[in-house]
Amino acid sequence: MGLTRQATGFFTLQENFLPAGSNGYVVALAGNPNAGKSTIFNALTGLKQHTGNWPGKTVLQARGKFTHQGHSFTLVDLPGTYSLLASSVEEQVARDFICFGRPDVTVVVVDATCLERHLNLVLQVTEVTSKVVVCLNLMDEARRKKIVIDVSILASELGLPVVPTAARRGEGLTRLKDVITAVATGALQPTPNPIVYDDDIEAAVGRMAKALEPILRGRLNARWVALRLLEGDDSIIDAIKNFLDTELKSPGIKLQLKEVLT
Ligand SMILES: Nc1nc2c(ncn2[C@@H]2O[C@H](COP(=O)(O)OP(=O)(O)OP(=O)(O)O)[C@@H](O)[C@H]2O)c(=O)[nH]1
Ligand SMILES: [Mg+2]
Repeated sequence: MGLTRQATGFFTLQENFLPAGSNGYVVALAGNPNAGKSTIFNALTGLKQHTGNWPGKTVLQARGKFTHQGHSFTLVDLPGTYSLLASSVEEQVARDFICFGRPDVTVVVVDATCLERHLNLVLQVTEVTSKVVVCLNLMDEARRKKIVIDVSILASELGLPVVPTAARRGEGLTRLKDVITAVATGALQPTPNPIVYDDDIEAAVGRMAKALEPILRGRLNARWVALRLLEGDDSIIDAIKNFLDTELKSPGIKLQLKEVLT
C-alpha cells in the first residue's frame, strides 16, 4: 500500500512549513506573546505579518524567506507561547514545530524589559535543542526604562549566543542574521548550560531517557521526552505518534514508566 498519510506524519508537518522546492536552512522564531517575533519576521523577510499590541494574534505559523552571506533561510514565525507544555493551541503549534519540524536554528525572542519571565521559555527550548539563539529585543524600551543588561554575562550564564535588538527600529538585525547563519552552518555551536533537577528526578529521568533512546532514535531529545512523561504530559505521547509514527504506549514503555515512578 506504500506510505500512508499517517505514516508520513512527520513529512506532512515539514510540508506544511516547507513547500516543494524549498531549500536552505529552517529558522523558527519562538517567544512569549508580544516579544516582537512578527516585527523581526517582517524586517527579515520583507513580508507583512500582522503585528499589534495584543497577545496571541499570531495563531498559525507564517513562513518567509531571506538570504544572508550566500545562504538561504526559511523563517517560521510561531505563535506566542509562555511554555512548551502545550496547554493551548498556540503552545501546541509552537511546541510541535520546535520539536518535530526540526528547525536548524530556533531563535527565542525575549523582552529585555521583563527578562526574567521570558527566560523560562529559553530554558525550556534548550531542553529540546541546543541550536538556540536568544534575541534580546525591545532594547530601546529597556534603555528608556534605564534597565541595564550585561549581555556577555547573560550569554555565558545561558551558554547561548545573545543578540540585543530593537526590531521596530531595525537595530541589531544584521548581527542577528550573522549569528543565525553561524549556528545554522555549525560555525558556532551553542552549549547551553543544562538544567539540573533534584537527585531523585535526575535518576528517574536518566533511566527513562535510556529506555526511550532506542525508540526515538535521535529524532527527538530523549531526556526532554522523559521529563514530559514524568510530569504527566500525555500530549507528547500523541504528538510522537502523529509526527514520528512511533508508539510510546507500548507495554514496555508503560512498564518502564511505572518502574521509574515507584
Ligand atoms: N519599542 C519597541 N517596540 C517593539 C519592538 N519590537 C516589537 N515592538 C512592538 O511590540 C508590539 C508586539 O510586536 P509583535 O511583533 O506583534 O509581537 P509578537 O511576538 O509577534 O506577538 P504574538 O504574535 O502575540 O506572539 C508591536 O506593537 C511592535 O511594534 C522593539 O524592539 N521596540
Ligand atoms: Mg506575532
